[in-house]
Amino acid sequence: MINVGIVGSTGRVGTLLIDDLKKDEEAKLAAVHVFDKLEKDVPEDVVITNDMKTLLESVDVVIDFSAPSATEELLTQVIESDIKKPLVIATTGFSKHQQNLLIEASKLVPILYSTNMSLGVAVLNKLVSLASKTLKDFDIEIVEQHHRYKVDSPSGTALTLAESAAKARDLELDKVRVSGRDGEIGARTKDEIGVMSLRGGDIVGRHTVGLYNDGEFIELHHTATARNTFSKGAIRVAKWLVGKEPNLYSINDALGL
Ligand SMILES: NC(=O)C1=CN([C@@H]2O[C@H](COP(=O)(O)OP(=O)(O)OC[C@H]3O[C@@H](n4cnc5c(N)ncnc54)[C@H](OP(=O)(O)O)[C@@H]3O)[C@@H](O)[C@H]2O)C=CC1
Ligand SMILES: O=C(O)C1=N[C@H](C(=O)O)C[C@H](O)C1
Repeated sequence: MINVGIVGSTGRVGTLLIDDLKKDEEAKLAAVHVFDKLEKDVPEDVVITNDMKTLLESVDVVIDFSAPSATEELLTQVIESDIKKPLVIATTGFSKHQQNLLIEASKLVPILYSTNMSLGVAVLNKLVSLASKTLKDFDIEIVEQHHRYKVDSPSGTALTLAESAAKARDLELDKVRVSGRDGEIGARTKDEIGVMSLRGGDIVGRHTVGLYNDGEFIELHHTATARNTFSKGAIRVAKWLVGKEPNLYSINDALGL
């Protein structure tokens, strides 16, 4: 049995992770990090703590769906203490500093970082690379739609998809990304990659990558219809990660894509 710890255990995905782990035959909930208070029932032997070090000590692997500041605390603990455990990081919206911490920590422990834990988006990323490379004259525009409570924009997934598109065309995303258009901004430039966000209602997550040319266009859509797609995906990759060497792994590594 793999003992799993959760960071973000009171959140929308964290609570689903608790439910999914109750039913899993190979992994079980061993510890939860709580920022404030855990309302949900967990088995009696589960460690409930607000201390990242205690969390790490109690588990074989940590799954993190929280907030950038919480992930930063987790990564700092891994870097500074002698407790080295594998981490599955799913939180989005990191600063450059937080991205660097992730890289530093992955030299010490195995880390799988993915902005989207669904199999469908992993395949979508592959399709986007292929289409961006092959259809080199097509304009690329990405639209992401999420529920009204999402705090970061654009979504981590949209940024990952945009990275795949930019990389396939040997472009630097930071130089070509446009995430808003308003007023007399002039005609679209050839290389720009639009990444736009819509927020509303209870949309779990929808990403559309469009490639547009004169006379034809392609739109690739992925829609997550249930949030436990992400919690189940994270448990699947956590099982894969245990026992791996320190490195920064992608979801493609775990899924063999
Ligand atoms: N990679 C993927 O597949 C997916 C990634 N995500 C990402 O996961 C993250 C969480 O999403 P979601 O569950 O919807 O968000 P929620 O806002 O519902 O949950 C956030 C969780 O993080 C906790 N938290 C916030 N700040 C801190 C802190 N400083 N220290 C400790 N804990 C903290 C919250 O605790 P409290 O309740 O006490 O505030 C809560 O448990 C987001 O970044 C989201 O983009 C989401 C879905 C899929
Ligand atoms: O906050 C969410 O809900 C989601 N966040 C992730 C992201 O930012 O890409 C993944 C998913 O789309 C849901």
